[in-house]
Amino acid sequence: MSGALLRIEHLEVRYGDLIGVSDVSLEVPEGSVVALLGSNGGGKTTTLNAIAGLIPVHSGSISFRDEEIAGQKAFAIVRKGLALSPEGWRLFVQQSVENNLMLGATPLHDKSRQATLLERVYEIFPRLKERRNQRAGTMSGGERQMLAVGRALMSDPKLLMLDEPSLGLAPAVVESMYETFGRLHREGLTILLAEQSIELALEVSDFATVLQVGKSVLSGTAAALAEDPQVQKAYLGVD
Ligand SMILES: Nc1ncnc2c1ncn2[C@@H]1O[C@H](COP(=O)(O)OP(=O)(O)OP(=O)(O)O)[C@@H](O)[C@H]1O
Repeated sequence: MSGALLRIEHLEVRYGDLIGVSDVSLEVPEGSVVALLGSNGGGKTTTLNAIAGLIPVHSGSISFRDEEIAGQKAFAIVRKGLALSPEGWRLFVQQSVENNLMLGATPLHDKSRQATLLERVYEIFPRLKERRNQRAGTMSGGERQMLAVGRALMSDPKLLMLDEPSLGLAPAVVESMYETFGRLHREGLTILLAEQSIELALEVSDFATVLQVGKSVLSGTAAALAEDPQVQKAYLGVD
């Protein structure tokens, strides 16, 4: 197939005897923004963590740039160009902002690029530059979200996965965060975005996949899904 940077087929992930996701398929075309939608517990985080190699894949296929990556280590997956900004940020709260960013660059083959990447992250998020020596644990929610995204960008990804980047943030902060995602996309980054805020996600995405209890149940263009009566009724509060 063509054009898909990332393709997931019939992904199943288990937590011991419990099913995390049972049958997720989706595609992320190169250069697109794809939204992964669904309510709490639908399987968005499980799917992103499995793609990133943070939890094992029970069955199914995850291919990135036409290479099977299911079962590979997280470090190796980042090296291939796939980075995750996780839900809850997972920062090293006792470490400085800059140390957290530099940790994101650990998988880079070419260490001489670290300084350029750091300057780019500081240009995208000037607030992080101002607070470069501050401990991450003293930052606000919005700043921690910037830091999580900045850390992911330090590995110079081709595809950036964002897990619930609006969660717990004030509307103005969310708006500015999404403006930044728009800029990153215009500059060539492909984005897979897990969001509970479906209206927001559909606004910025080209395509979307809806998960329900661990299964992908609907996929299509964001415009078509926004008009889909099932989506409108279940998620957008339209009768
Ligand atoms: N560590 C875990 N151990 C056992 N079950 C888990 C674990 N993490 C997630 N699950 C289960 O896997 C399913 C999918 O959860 P997941 O967190 O991926 O959904 P989600 O769509 O990301 O929801 P949320 O928005 O709450 O993060 C749920 O049934 C959840 O209870």
